[in-house]
Amino acid sequence: MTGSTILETTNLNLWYGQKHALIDISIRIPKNRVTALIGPSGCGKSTLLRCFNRMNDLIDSSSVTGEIRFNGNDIHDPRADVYAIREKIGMVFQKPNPFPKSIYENVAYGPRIHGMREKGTLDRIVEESLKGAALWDEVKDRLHEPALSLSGGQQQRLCIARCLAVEPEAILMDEPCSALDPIATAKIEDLIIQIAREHTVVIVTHNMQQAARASDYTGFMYLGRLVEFDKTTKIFEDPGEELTENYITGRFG
Ligand SMILES: Nc1ncnc2c1ncn2[C@@H]1O[C@H](COP(=O)(O)OP(=O)(O)OP(=O)(O)O)[C@@H](O)[C@H]1O
Repeated sequence: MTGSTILETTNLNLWYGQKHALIDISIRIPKNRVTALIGPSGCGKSTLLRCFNRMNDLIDSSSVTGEIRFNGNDIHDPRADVYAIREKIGMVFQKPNPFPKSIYENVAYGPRIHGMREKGTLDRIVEESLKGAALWDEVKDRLHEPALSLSGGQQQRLCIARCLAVEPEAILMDEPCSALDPIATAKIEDLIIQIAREHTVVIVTHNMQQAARASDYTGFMYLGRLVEFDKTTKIFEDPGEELTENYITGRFG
């Protein structure tokens, strides 16, 4: 694989209580590319995604063995700052979840909690982040209106702008289009490709056309294992494993 690796797991295992949800996963996520995680329901896609910024820490029953490195550093090192990790590795969820605040305040929230008070700088960050999320033109005249007055697709782009405002290196997206119509979905897919010029994107999707259209690399998971990981074109045109081929040709799933 060419290019550098930003996130890497080695023999990663995760349990929810007795349930062995991730089994010996070793994967290298390339920097500034889009990686899609696909596979049937319950195979562990979201669990793997949440491992990358330690969101599974929030689930009491979960325990992990193996290693996860971000830019070469072990994210489970006792000296690692989990809040800094989640800032550098942002997350966008299935259902848009803007705060019940104005459009402006949603984007300014992150920089503000880092002590940014200067209005001119905040205004600039808000504008750049909304432009980065392809939302600026639609909201520039209504920045102080409630975020919840936006459409679902706009709310999802606002959540992406909120991530961008704290200058992440990577953004994890867990089925970000599943609640959206096809037009809003197409906008988010275009945006994902655009964002990946300067950020790493890892996206969980049930939609194989979406993985094929928007990602550079694809990992196929099955029953907690990573069956195959390769360039998206390879996975879809010439998969190395029969299981992958059966899944992408719709023989099960
Ligand atoms: N908080 C939890 N507690 C216990 N088990 C869980 C928890 N979250 C997920 N699991 C189990 O872990 C396994 C993997 O779940 P995960 O949500 O990662 O799969 P997925 O591939 O993302 O599924 P889907 O495509 O349906 O969202 C499943 O068997 C699921 O039931």
